[in-house]
Amino acid sequence: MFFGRNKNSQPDLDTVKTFLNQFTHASLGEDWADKQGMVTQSKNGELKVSFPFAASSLIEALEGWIETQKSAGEDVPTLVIEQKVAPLKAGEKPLIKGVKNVIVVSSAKGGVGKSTTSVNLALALRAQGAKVGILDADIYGPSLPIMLGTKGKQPTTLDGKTMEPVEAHGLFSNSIGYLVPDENAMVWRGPMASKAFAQLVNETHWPDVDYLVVDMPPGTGDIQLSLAQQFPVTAAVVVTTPQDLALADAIKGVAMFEKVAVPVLGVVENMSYHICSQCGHHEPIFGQGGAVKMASDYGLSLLAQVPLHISIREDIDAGAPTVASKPESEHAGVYLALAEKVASQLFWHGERVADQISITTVSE
Ligand SMILES: Nc1ncnc2c1ncn2[C@@H]1O[C@H](COP(=O)(O)OP(=O)(O)OP(=O)(O)O)[C@@H](O)[C@H]1O
Repeated sequence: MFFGRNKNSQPDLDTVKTFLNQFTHASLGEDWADKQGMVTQSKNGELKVSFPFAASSLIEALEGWIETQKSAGEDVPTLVIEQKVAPLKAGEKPLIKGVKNVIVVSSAKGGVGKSTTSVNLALALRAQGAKVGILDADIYGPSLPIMLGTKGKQPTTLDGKTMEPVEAHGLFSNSIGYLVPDENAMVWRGPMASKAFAQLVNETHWPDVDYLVVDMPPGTGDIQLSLAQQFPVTAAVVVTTPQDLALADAIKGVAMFEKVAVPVLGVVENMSYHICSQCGHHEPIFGQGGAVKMASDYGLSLLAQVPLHISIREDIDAGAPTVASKPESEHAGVYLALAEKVASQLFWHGERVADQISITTVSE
């Protein structure tokens, strides 16, 4: 491609965009470079590609492609490539102070691996270059302190009003589990649970995180509905397992979010197949194809099929989740790909708001 140079020896922006549009990637739509703000040129001629979502893998792929083009003799101009996560609209609700986007992770029933998925998704978003918070909204059975290896820690306060999140593996976390002993959390009634949750959201000093991943309590009842309504959710991810019954339940989970006008990004099928820790063989012990069919029947995106693997359980039970402790493993790769999909689809399905952090108070 001929990069025309103007009188300042700078290439023409439209030509650069046309060139970049030849690069295709699952995280990008067609003619992506033409989208507002993606490729810009400053007054001094500097060309910048700015991805508005967590995009480390994408940036690596783009840089590789540019190198290939150069080796093939293209006179590619110098490009600065960066990511700057954009805050997106969450219905009509103002954003939570210090949080750009809220992703809730939910499941229609307990024990399907919702918390395991939340933690590894949060870590994978971080690995994709984002600043990430995680909130344990599972007020009846908070598991985050064990999963992050932070049991016994407590949030501190700097201003006497807000809690500083507990940092672990590069994530900023808060959980009712840090604040009350397990036995007390179990007996909370609906309004108390809602109030505790509102406090966790409002009174945590989130340090301008790009994404706040919220691990919801399992189920599709009033509590879950009221939590989903209480705060500005950008989108939801529904976790299920491959058995027919679980899939039928997952539909209920999707319907719940529809009731409160929260967009559902898609479904994660957890324990999709078994990876043998001895030989690496993949075995679909709960059957195959159910989640794919469900997703296509209901027009949902199947975001990931996470294997059942002994080290996913061992790692998280030991407070060192797989994405943090074995980032090179095959199963960590599944979470990294999930994060890539979640971040890009969130952006492409969303609507940007001005890059300012406003204050909201979650109703009790
Ligand atoms: N893909 C997986 N491979 C192996 N073990 C898993 C996997 N996903 C979850 N587990 C294990 O299954 C158990 C239940 O997972 P988890 O606590 O994440 O479920 P949950 O849906 O959040 O449960 P709850 O309803 O209690 O909130 C945990 O011991 C976890 O380590």
